[in-house]
Amino acid sequence: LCKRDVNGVGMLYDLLRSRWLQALLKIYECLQQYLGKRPVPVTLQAHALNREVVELLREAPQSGEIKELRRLLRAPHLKGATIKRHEITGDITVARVIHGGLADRSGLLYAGDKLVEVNGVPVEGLEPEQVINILALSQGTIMFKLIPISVRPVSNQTTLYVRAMADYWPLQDPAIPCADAGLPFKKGEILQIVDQNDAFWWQARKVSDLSACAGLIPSNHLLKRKQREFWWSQPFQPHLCLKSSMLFVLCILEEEEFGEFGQRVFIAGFRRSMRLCRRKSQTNQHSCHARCPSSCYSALAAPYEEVVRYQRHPADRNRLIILVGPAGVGVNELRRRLIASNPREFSSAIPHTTRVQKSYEMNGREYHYVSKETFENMVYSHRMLEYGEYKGYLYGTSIDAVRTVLDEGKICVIDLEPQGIQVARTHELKPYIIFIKPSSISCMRQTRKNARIITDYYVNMKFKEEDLQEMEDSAKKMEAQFGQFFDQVIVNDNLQEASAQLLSAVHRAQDEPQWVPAIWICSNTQP
Ligand SMILES: Nc1ncnc2c1ncn2[C@@H]1O[C@H](COP(=O)(O)OP(=O)(O)OP(=O)(O)O)[C@@H](O)[C@H]1O
Repeated sequence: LCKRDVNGVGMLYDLLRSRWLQALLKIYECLQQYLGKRPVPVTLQAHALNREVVELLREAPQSGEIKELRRLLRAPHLKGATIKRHEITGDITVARVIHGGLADRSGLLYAGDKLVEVNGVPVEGLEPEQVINILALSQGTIMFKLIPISVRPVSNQTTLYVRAMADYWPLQDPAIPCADAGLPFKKGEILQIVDQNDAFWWQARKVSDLSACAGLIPSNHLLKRKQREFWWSQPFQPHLCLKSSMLFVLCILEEEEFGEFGQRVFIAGFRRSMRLCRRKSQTNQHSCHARCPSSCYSALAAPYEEVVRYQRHPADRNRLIILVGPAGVGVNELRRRLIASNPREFSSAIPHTTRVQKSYEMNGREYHYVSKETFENMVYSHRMLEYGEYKGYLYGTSIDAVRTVLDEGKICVIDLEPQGIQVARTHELKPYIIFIKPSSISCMRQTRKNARIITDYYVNMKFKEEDLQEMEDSAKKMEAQFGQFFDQVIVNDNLQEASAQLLSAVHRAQDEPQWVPAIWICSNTQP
């Protein structure tokens, strides 16, 4: 091995002699001994090992992660449990044991146990912070004298999965019992709730990291209260409905015809007036407010949404695919390409309108032409996913039109203003929502050189700098307000790549298990 001239041997020799590898092997050996032993033996050996690792990390390059690891290893606080002081008796008791944490794995500590001494120091009459200080100053082995709770609560908790409908940052929450034990999460993330014993603080893990120990999250009731307080403390905004002054119009055809293997295939649902109408509704905050009072503050209604894993049965109808994105990002371009790639598999829903049918049009091809009265009846009976007015006529996408496509065994792909998502999220349609996100402005400057906008007034207009900026701002607002509903986010940078990602996301939605609201599966009642 010592022959440095042999290729690679020198490197191997240095590697095997390195202190970090030796420490790693030592840790591995210890962990092997602990495996299967319950309670986990917290021995002097473990403390010695801890000290060695701290020493070793001192020599390592000081990255943020290393510093954090050293801080954790050096602080001998009551890991994996929180304590509280009884208001009347003044007793210091274990408030909760964190699932999967050190205290839980030791099997020695239970919620309700009374703390009498820490390292020989009586804790009677002390505040919890003072007890934590004693712990922080302790070196080596920490000895607790406890009076165990007389009746240990039998846990009959069932694990619950929820989708977070709001963001939560424990370090910014002064009310959390122990910020270090908090679990930060972002809206849309799926959480596994493992303990709901406390009315205010639940314990949860992220499904993306189930091996981690649980953290504290505010209970449903508490988070709702926090959101309400936060909302009232904000300056008035006519709700964050998205405002856009851009009017993008399809720059190619009024009716879409695509050649597939030499065939001419008509594709409905891309008409200029329909799209202008939708854009117009974006600029009109009041019409949106009137249409979606509940969805705008939906997060206030339910901070967590119970979810279950759902896999569509091949015999079931396909899930509705909804694309959302800021005006001009390429939602229609991507949708059109997807449908054109296989019109027998994918289809759009034919919109309804109150405008007069033109001589070359066919009822049920470009639009369903209906009277104003019929249209309004559809709106009142909640049969419209979204609708709006353009040049005095009503345009909209109905649930019936979507149902027709799904009944044909096809995958229905529609684009929707995000305010319409709540209406579409039903047990029947089980929509899979894909957010089309713009790439950075500098990238779009390159990729959108040949892209064209047609506004109400100008045809074939190039993207201006402010259009790109507005697209980015609008996307941020959409994510901030509706991000919790997005099943998938696709950045539309390179058109071919984004198209390929869309195709595979659409197939995943139909063929692979996904998290969906429990109410879609567990109940026969709508939604
Ligand atoms: N990744 C891309 N690279 C280059 N050009 C693109 C890309 N995506 C879309 N475009 C072009 O950008 C323009 C606007 O796209 P599109 O009409 O699909 O926008 P949209 O999001 O549907 O807007 P609206 O909802 O207002 O109709 C079109 O000319 C389209 O071909």
